[in-house]
Order: sequence, then C-alpha cells, then structure tokens
Amino acid sequence: MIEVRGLSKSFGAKQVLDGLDLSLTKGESLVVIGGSGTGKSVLLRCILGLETPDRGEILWNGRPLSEQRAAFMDGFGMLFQNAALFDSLPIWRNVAFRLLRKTGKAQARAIALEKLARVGLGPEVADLFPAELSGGMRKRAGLARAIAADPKVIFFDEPTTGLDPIRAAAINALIRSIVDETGASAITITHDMTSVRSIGDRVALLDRGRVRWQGDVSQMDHAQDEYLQDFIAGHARPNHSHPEA
Ligand SMILES: Nc1ncnc2c1ncn2[C@@H]1O[C@H](COP(=O)(O)OP(=O)(O)OP(=O)(O)O)[C@@H](O)[C@H]1O
Repeated sequence: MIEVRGLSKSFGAKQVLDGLDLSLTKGESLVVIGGSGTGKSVLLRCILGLETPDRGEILWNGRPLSEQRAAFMDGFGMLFQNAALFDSLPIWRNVAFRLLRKTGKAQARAIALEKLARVGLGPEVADLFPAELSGGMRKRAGLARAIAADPKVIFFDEPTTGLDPIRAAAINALIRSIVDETGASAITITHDMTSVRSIGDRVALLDRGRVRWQGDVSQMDHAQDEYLQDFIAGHARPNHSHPEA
C-alpha cells in the first residue's frame, strides 16, 4: 500500500536518509525503531509531504503519493508525540477537528463521543480542556482524534512517551486493538521495545539512513544483528560503531 524506494534526504552536509527502502502492506502494523537522530521523523515527514526528498519515491497503491496527496490525507490519521491537542479547544472539538469541516456540529460531536468511548474516555471528558486531563487521558484523546475519520492509514509517533509503564501498556494494547478492529495499516515510530512487541507485526530498524534489519516481531529476538540485539537489550557496547547523531 505504501512503498518507499531509494529515499534520500540531506540537511546541508548531513545525510539523514540514504537510499531507504521500506514497504507497508494493507492492514499491516509496522514499527520503525532506531537510535536518536537516525531519521525516523524525517521519514515520516517525507511520507506526509512535509519534507521534500532529494531522491527516491514514495508510492501509494502503486502511484506516486505526491500526486494523490489530498486523497491520502483524507484517509489518514495520526497520533502525535505528546498528543499535540489544541489547548484552547474542548476535547470533543479536538477529536472532531477534521470532521467539523465536513459534518454538522451535532453529528461531529456524536462521533467524537463515540470515539472517546472507544478509547476509554466517558462523555464527562468531552467539554473539558486538554490542561484538565492527565497525560494518559490526553494520549487517549489524541488517539480518539487519530481515528475520528475512520482512517485507512494511521501513524503513531512515540505513542508511549511520557507515560508510566502501566499507562504505556494500556495505550499499546488500545492501539493494537484499534488497528486489529479497523483493519487500518499502521506505522509506529518508537524507542519503546514494549510498544514494538505489543503493536507491531513487523519491525524495521533504521541505521545510517537505511533499513538495517527488518522482519516479523516474532523473529526479532533471534535475529543475528548485533545492533538490533543491543537495541532490544537496551545496552551500549564499548567501541560500538553506532554513535548518536
Ligand atoms: N529541518 C531540519 N534541518 C536540519 N536538520 C534536520 C532537520 N530535521 C531533521 N534534521 C536532522 O536529521 C537527523 C534525523 O532527525 P530525526 O528527527 O528524523 O531523528 P529521529 O530518528 O526521529 O530521532 P529521535 O528518535 O531522537 O526522535 C537529526 O540529526 C536532525 O538534527
């Protein structure tokens, strides 16, 4: 469904993406991992059209995504890092933000309440403002917004950042159940290996602007890749050849 081919992007002398190939099939949940500064966000921004690649192409259903941008964005939802809610809007309006352009207020509110319920937030939350919610609740509200328009593709950017392990596990489980239930294709960017195991069908490890290893999450623990194993174990090797960017 999404195919990234030979994607390269530099900023000045810094080559961030260097001929990266990656694909996402329909209904698949792909998790992208990699050290800080390995280009995960730049990859996401290129797919979203917020960055112009220097080389390479991004295809959606076999045709250049750039030629179908509006249709792609219509069927796309995103959970931003730290939820990124609008502080001045009540929760229901945050959730219904995109719907309000196309639907009447009453219907948009009804859909917002339904999506809030789906992520475990009751109607009493609808008229509160983001500052009145805990971090975990804000994340849930962000998730409700991501699924408000029944997207076919959902991106989750660091979905568990800032959450304690119990709340993070709840968000991971919620994301997985939503992905299963909607049949949406998903790309998650994370450093959290618990998220990888909970959310992903497949995992891709980025390193020096390319996919260094990819495979099913179930194969990850047995993979013969030193960097991947360090990543899973969460330790650094002395004289490791992967300094932080
Ligand atoms: N607009 C920009 N101008 C200059 N450099 C940039 C720009 N955007 C990203 N970079 C650089 O590209 C590199 C990759 O950044 P990116 O944000 O994609 O990393 P990341 O893998 O998402 O890291 P993290 O896990 O820390 O979020 C970094 O060194 C960053 O400084």
